[in-house]
Amino acid sequence: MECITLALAKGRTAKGAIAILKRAGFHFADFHEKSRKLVFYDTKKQIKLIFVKAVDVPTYVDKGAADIGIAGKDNIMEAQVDLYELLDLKLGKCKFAVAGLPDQKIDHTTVLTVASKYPNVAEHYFEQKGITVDTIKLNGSVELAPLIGMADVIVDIVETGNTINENGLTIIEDMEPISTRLIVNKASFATKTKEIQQIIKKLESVLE
Ligand SMILES: Nc1ncnc2c1ncn2[C@@H]1O[C@H](COP(=O)(O)OP(=O)(O)OP(=O)(O)O)[C@@H](O)[C@H]1O
Ligand SMILES: O=P(O)(O)OC[C@H]1O[C@H](OP(=O)(O)OP(=O)(O)O)[C@H](O)[C@@H]1O
Repeated sequence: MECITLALAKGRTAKGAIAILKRAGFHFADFHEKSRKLVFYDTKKQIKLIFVKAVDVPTYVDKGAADIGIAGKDNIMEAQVDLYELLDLKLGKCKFAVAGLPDQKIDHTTVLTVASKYPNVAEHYFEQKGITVDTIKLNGSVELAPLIGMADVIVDIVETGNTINENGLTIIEDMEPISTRLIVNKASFATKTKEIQQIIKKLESVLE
């Protein structure tokens, strides 16, 4: 059987994903969160795991540098790539939302300034509603933008709601639920069907 390359998102969902892989029979003995290593093999050498920045996982899979990937739906949507999304690992559960100061209105008459780590998602969302937006791409601390008058609203992830609450913002619109997904390169699925299907089957058997 051919070894399958899996791009795994670093960050808060990595530990949970490694635990699911272990339950499914893929044990990465030398993986630990503090390691600086970026390539790991499971003990049976069925999976070569490459440990990459969460936002880059869809790119590795799209380019075929990885056959499969484990990434947040947020980063998959933002990447705008043509992949198969075959499993929901139900980790990293949160949602996309539009948030702003409590008196902020969203209407069709003015151009809305939107700050986001996800400019493509934000633009697509407002375009579908027929609202013209100016998008400002930020890389973090997005909640600051409406507070200091740099943007009218933000499009960001909300989990507990603590970050928006502690900064005096409120959810204006819920957009969609986010969780960690298994994605597959289309060409890899055609050429390594058996290996990929076997991994999916084993993962499925340990997910509720
Ligand atoms: N507050 C959150 N609650 C739950 N899941 C989250 C939350 N923030 C992000 N996630 C999910 O976890 C994934 C990884 O997020 P994480 O913050 O670890 O990486 P990141 O956004 O790339 O940050 P960094 O650049 O600091 O590594 C995200 O793509 C998203 O799907
Ligand atoms: O609803 P909450 O539970 O507060 O979680 C939401 C926060 O988590 C993420 O930020 P992250 O922690 O990745 O920090 P960042 O600002 O550096 O992106 C997200 O961008 C929100 O700011």
